Amino acid sequence: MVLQKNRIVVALGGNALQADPKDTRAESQLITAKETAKPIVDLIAEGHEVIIAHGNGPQVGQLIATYEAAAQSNENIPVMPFPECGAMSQGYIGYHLQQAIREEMFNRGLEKNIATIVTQVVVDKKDEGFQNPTKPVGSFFSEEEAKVLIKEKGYTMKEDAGRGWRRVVASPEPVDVVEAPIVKTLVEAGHVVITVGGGGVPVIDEGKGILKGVPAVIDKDFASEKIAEMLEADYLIILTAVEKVAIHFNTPQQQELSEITVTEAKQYIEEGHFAPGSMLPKVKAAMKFVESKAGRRSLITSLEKAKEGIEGKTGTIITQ
Ligand SMILES: Nc1ncnc2c1ncn2[C@@H]1O[C@H](COP(=O)(O)OP(=O)(O)O)[C@@H](O)[C@H]1O
Ligand SMILES: NC(=O)OP(=O)(O)O
Repeated sequence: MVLQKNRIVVALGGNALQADPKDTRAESQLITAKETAKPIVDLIAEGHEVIIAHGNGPQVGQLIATYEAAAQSNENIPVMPFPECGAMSQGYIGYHLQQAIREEMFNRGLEKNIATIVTQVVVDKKDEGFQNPTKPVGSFFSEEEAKVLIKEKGYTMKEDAGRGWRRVVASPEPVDVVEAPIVKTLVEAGHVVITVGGGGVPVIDEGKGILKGVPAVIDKDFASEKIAEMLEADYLIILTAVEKVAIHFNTPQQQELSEITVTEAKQYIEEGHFAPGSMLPKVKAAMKFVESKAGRRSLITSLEKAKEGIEGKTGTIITQ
């Protein structure tokens, strides 16, 4: 299948920014971003309008941990609040993606501008996500290390899809993307835009123009879906570490899925095939986008297979 020129929202997962979760150095992130730029620029080179979203779980967790450690060692250093750390992570990651994609476009003779929009996403202050923290952030720990952090820092920690223990924070659903009109203007003017980084900085709309940042991390797959709807995108592509979504994941019965309908996806969700906090939000976001308007398509695949995925050769396509 060859795509027409489409408006595509690409949601980048953690592996697009950190090849090795244990290597959190900025210079390593920039090297990884340069690899990530290649499949993205493939899409741009084919004439698609590309809007890039990305996660920030490890980065925002590391920022918070760094400020907490600094504050513990020096009482004059205040702990940076969560929304501010979210905004910092957007700038930090956006800066790397801008550099990497700009360089890759230059190498291919593409004359386009790229910019990151610090993006605020409105959430409902009554969202039940605030009562039940689910979003993994920061580094992975052993169970023993996690028990120490729970006791000493009061963190809520959970096991994350067989990969280790992580801190979890509230993850409310996105209601509105404040800067969406600006993103749309830039996209329609032919620019490449990075937006809703880390799911957007979560804010409560208090009226009279006042937006109040709240301590939470919006799932970037849901925020990507929301901006994809608001931009009237044709395609939502969620790029992660696996080539295809699977049922009976990580068991001898594992079966990879190439194409699923929304009805089938709902059935698999009911049967508990997709891990909350990792694959479940991706499948739910993909379904929501497909259901939002006839003709819209979602694809979940790996970063490495992105090009083959949009050519219909691999990945998991979600259809109505
Ligand atoms: N049913 C499933 N099929 C495929 N992968 C799954 C499934 N359930 C959980 N996973 C895990 O979810 C991971 C993707 O989630 P995550 O790492 O949180 O995403 P992101 O790429 O956005 O950082 C996969 O790499 C895989 O380890
Ligand atoms: N905000 C967010 O969803 O980040 P990750 O994708 O890194 O978990």
